[in-house]
Amino acid sequence: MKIALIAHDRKKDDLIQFVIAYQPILMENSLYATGTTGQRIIDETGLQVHKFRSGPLGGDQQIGSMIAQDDMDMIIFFRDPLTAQPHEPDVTALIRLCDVYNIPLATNMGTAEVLLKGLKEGFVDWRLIRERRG
Ligand SMILES: O=C(CO)COP(=O)(O)O
Repeated sequence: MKIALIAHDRKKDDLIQFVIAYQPILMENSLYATGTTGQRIIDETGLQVHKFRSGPLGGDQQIGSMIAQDDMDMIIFFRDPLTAQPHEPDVTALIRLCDVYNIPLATNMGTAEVLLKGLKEGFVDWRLIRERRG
């Protein structure tokens, strides 16, 4: 499965803790991230992560592009709901595309735990067996 990990600045510490806690599940999958988030995951966990551009420089849109190509299976995006983001339209667009393509999306740690436990139990296996859209 392809999983994207994204966190706004004030949520990055939480995401790192989350990634450490769920490393056994995450390491069995292909990980993608926006630039700064990805670098922190690499530095602090040693996991392999494909890094896109930083979020404000287009990283959210690059991940959105993968969703639109049916090439991304899950998004874990620890949003900061209390801080205005210069690239808020990109954030909204990414979340919207998850809804367009029915991609499992967690925007906080509580939901992210449920998603990864569900992934381990096979609840997301439909992503592997579905017909690829052209
Ligand atoms: O801004 C972000 C998501 O909207 C995250 O980007 P960075 O991981 O580059 O900080």
